[in-house]
Amino acid sequence: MPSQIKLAVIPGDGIGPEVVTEALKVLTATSVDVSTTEFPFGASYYLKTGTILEDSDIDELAQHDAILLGAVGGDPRDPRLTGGIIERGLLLKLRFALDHHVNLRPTTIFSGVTSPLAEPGAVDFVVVREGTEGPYVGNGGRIRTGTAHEIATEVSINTAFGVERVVRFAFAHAMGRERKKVTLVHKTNVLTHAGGLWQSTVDRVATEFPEVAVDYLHVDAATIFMVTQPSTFDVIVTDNLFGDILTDLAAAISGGIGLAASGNLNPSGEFPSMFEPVHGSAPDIAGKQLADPTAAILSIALLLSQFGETDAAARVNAAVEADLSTRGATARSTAEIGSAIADAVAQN
Ligand SMILES: NC(=O)C1=CN([C@@H]2O[C@H](COP(=O)(O)OP(=O)(O)OC[C@H]3O[C@@H](n4cnc5c(N)ncnc54)[C@H](O)[C@@H]3O)[C@@H](O)[C@H]2O)C=CC1
Ligand SMILES: CC(C)CC(=O)C(=O)O
Ligand SMILES: [Mg+2]
Repeated sequence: MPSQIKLAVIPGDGIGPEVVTEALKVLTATSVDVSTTEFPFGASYYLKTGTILEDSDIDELAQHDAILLGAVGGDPRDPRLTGGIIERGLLLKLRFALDHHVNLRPTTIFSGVTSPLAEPGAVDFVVVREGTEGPYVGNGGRIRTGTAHEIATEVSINTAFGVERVVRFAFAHAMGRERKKVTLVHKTNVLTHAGGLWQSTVDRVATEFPEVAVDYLHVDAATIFMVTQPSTFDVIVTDNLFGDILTDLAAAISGGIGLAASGNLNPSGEFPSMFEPVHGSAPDIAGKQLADPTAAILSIALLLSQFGETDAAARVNAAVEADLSTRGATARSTAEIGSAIADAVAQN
């Protein structure tokens, strides 16, 4: 573990800079030795400079111990930003280049949080989403464009290597949890090629982890059970696309997208991991101090745990939990929530 954590910070677009400001307040309040370097990447930087993310930028980011990212994605009506140019050219490029093959997304219903579920029970699960493959790799194309016979493909890439390493991570992660259960979520009844690889990999790796209970759900059914019986989940392992969708649902059932944190992990430590809220740049509320910074703050807790700063991480989680339990009907600004949590961290 480094004596000082060198953190690269990419506030990004929309509410990204607003929530990152609050996350950094909380990080400072922990007194953990961290140095930060801010990078301007995002839609506005691209519109100003014509640059999204150069290879030399990735090299510079890779010199850090970790990355904190707010969110990226500009004005959806701007024709210069169509085709997910920023999401693909910045966020996915970073996840792929820094080999963030585990996208860890915990889901807990904190006490005091209002969940839309009638019977939330003890909801505490984590989604281990594959982060470097699936249909997000950009393998596809469009032919016969502009004709009635246009064809568009978006190929889902699933390699034995990529699937096995994330499945192994999920089983190892389950071993550190009380219930020790892994649920593979896929669509093996229709996506038989990719699904077959995922299922056979889970079956094989499971033999090495006899203490871990194994389960399977088709992704459509998984959405039902995530709403009706969320307490049955412990560790969900799934591909990049299903994991993306399921974790927005997981956020919705556990108090809202403003509370959902994530880590894009490079478990070997060869490259820095990147921590970010699950949400996007939320252009509909950007610049109004309406964003909940809790997801970004909980991403700081994930970052701290990653660096063995378990006490500081616990203080952040406890301060968030205390803040959530006292949230009433009075609306607070992004900065007010951040300051309240930072003050509580500093006092503990
Ligand atoms: N990691 C990233 O940087 C991500 C970027 N995006 C990008 O963000 C842009 C907007 O995407 P959307 O699909 O609208 O998803 P979004 O997550 O930005 O917003 C969905 C809804 O949740 C609300 N919301 C999000 N974060 C919130 C917070 N912290 N507090 C309160 N409400 C919050 C928004 O106001 C909106 O109504 C797009 O350009 C998209 O590509 C989307 C997801 C992840
Ligand atoms: C914007 C996408 C590239 C990413 C996303 O929605 C996510 O990682 O949750
Ligand atoms: Mg998403």
